[in-house]
Amino acid sequence: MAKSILAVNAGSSSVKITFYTFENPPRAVADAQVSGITAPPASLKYQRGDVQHKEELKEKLSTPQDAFKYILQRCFKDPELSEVASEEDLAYICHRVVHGGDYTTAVEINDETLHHLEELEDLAPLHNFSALEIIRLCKKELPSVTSITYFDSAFHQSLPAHVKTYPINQEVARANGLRKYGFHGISYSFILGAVAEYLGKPAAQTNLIAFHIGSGASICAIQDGKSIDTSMGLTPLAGLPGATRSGDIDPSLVFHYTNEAGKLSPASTKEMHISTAEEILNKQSGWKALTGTTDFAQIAVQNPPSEAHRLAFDILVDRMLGYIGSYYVKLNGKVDALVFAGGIGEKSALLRRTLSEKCQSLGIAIDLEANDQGPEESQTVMDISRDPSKGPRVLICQTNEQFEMARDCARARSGGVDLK
Ligand SMILES: Nc1ncnc2c1ncn2[C@@H]1O[C@H](COP(=O)(O)OP(=O)(O)O)[C@@H](O)[C@H]1O
Ligand SMILES: CC(=O)OP(=O)(O)O
Ligand SMILES: [Mg+2]
Repeated sequence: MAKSILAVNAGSSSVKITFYTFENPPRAVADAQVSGITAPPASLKYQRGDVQHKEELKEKLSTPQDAFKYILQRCFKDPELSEVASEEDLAYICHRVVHGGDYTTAVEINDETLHHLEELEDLAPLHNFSALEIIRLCKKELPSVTSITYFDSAFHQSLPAHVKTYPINQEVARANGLRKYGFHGISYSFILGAVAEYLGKPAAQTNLIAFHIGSGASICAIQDGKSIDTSMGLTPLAGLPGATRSGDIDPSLVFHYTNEAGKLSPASTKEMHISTAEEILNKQSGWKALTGTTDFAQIAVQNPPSEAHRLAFDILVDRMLGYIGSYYVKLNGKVDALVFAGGIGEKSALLRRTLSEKCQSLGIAIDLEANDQGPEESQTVMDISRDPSKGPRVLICQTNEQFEMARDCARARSGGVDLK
């Protein structure tokens, strides 16, 4: 039987896995997602062909590693999914790893690359730990399958020096790798390809302001197909607020918040060390701190249940507007489209409408009915602009990080061609 590619996307609140045929381009065979890991009970969405199934999970899945183990077993045991029943059916596993340090391309996991990634874990313990746990698990439980890691940061290697450099002592910066890396790059790469195709333009001539707004939220300015600025920084904490992240704050704030800021957080484990400051700003802030929920669907409503919900919404809108203004100017007003992606960007009509109304001065206007309707399940790009001749288009792109990885894997691996 032909072998498959398994693509794994461990996000901060969800784990999404998709099995693909190993052909170029790959075709999705089955897709399983556990979401709401940070807002139990977690829920499962499972799709095989035309069959879709959703359920609330009774199992306690509080980490991405547990969620991965659970969904992999469910897929292997599904008698209807005969294509993937065990390790023997897999050719490659593609893993999304958020922080890739100086890696500019995908890498195959071996002892040396795994060791290097483990060293990077110190720079991004909150974001790389789970992905590396999943990689270690695959190495142990599925030893014959080659694992390949794809990095969120790789897309942003084009950031100019004046954007990626922090104005601090440069010797210290170089010695510790302290610079802007930027994240959500696998998603931005998918968005760029899909939108360029939709617009009928070469990606290398496409200019976008793209939003990936999910539990973690970021914005990217893309000029001639390259990232020229993005809102996340050394870690995914910088920039926009998220489900449990503060986003940008005055860096001094944390020392006024607690005098334990530099101490090891009680959430640290033997394998993962994080400071109290990192724990507070990454895990105890954002919507959760303001409203008590990490579910933006409860916040982005016309009549919010409390003033705190309204404030959380207004804060996100305000911070996004700041970046839109800045990136519009950086792109010299030459913007093909504003693109909404990520769980919130794709699903919240209210967020899209509010931002579009506030960007009228840029010639932006949307079709309210199309915006409310949103894209069909199978529609990758949906145009919700009212009159594209007056300003940038407004698009919704259902991003697909698993497909982006599997496509690259299939392209690079079919016909004996090595990884690019
Ligand atoms: N209808 C909706 N309106 C607004 N937000 C939504 C809606 N449905 C889901 N979301 C939000 O999408 C977010 C998850 O986005 P996603 O990109 O899948 O997250 P992750 O960061 O885990 O990859 C959650 O905060 C969820 O509340
Ligand atoms: C980089 C990042 O924040 O990822 P996610 O949104 O999947 O948590
Ligand atoms: Mg995500």
